[in-house]
Amino acid sequence: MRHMIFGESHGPAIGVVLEGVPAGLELDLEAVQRELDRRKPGQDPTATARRESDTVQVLSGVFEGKTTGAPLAMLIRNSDQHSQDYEAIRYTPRPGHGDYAGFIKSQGCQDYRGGGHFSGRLTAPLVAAGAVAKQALALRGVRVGAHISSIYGITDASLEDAGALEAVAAKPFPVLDDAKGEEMRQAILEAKNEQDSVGGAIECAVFGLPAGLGAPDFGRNVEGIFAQYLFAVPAVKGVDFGAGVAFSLMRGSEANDPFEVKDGRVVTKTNHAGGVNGGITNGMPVTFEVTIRPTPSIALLQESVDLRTGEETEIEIKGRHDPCIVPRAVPVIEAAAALAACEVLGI
Ligand SMILES: Cc1cc2nc3c(=O)[nH]c(=O)nc-3n(C[C@H](O)[C@H](O)[C@H](O)COP(=O)(O)O)c2cc1C
Ligand SMILES: C=C(O[C@@H]1CC(C(=O)O)=C[C@@H](OP(=O)(O)O)[C@H]1O)C(=O)O
Repeated sequence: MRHMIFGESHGPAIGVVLEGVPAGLELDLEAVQRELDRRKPGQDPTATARRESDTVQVLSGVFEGKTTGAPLAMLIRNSDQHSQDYEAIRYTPRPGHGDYAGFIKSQGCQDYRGGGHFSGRLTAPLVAAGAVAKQALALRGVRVGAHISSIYGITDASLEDAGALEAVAAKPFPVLDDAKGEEMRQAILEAKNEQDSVGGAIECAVFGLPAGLGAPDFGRNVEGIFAQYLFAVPAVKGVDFGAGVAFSLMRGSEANDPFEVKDGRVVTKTNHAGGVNGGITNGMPVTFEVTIRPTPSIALLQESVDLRTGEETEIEIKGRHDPCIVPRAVPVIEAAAALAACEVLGI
């Protein structure tokens, strides 16, 4: 299943075209909308105040409730753009955002309003695509779930089983431990109050992938496939599998996952490898943690350069920004993981 996301944050609409969706899938459009509702802006003081309904419309690829196998196109209209907020910074790129790199790549022709095609808004169609992927995966017994694992050093409880993630998906603030979630919310509001932002991390797991998928080689390596989808999510700056960076503090005797037989199946007692050995799935859940940077657009005065004159200058960013991207990125990471899992399975 391949996908192509189109649109700009302040254009008329954004959307996605999915190619290679298996024919005959009974598409649950309400489930697609529920995923979009988990991500949509304007729902909490810890998120951007921009209000969008993020109502999805299927334009093609579905007939009489079932996928046809033809390209499946989904559209989401934009309605609450404040483009004026971006006039003053048109030629003075925001530190940390895609403005300068985008200006150079597009030779100054990019849609600068609201970050254009670089905006986190473009993760709405990604979530829609991921929701279709999740439905295709469910038919193969594969499930994807995620939670906020940390925000600005405050950590959630660790993930023990697949069931816990279903409850998390229904929460407005997707953590396992709600008391920790409240501490995280306070840290976000404190940063916002100080005209600043914070980052954090998301832990994600894919349950039900059979052992033996993938290859050690470039292009077919399971970790590589997942990483490619995950790094395409704006603000993702790190991806690590299983114990990840904690491996650097372990000995082999702690890091290795001992084998055992459970219900006639070879499994491992621990899952430090994150379900992948040698680039191939080993039948344990594929687990990884994604690091999300603090939101680039902060209200504090920042240093920039006027690209018309080449002179150094200072900018003050107006507008409505997420003081922390992590909570709204949870369904986005699940969507990217679902699309990656489809590729691993050859869907
Ligand atoms: C769900 C989501 C919401 C985001 N909201 C904002 C925002 O309000 N303001 C902002 O400056 N960046 C926001 N971002 C991050 C920028 O889009 C991102 O940092 C920018 O495109 C540069 O990409 P990079 O961080 O991957 O280098 C958001 C990202 C996501 C995934
Ligand atoms: C609109 C969304 O998030 C936007 C992501 C974003 C950015 O720079 O990434 C900047 C802000 O855009 P604007 O200035 O137009 O309000 C956020 O509100 C969304 O996620 O749907």
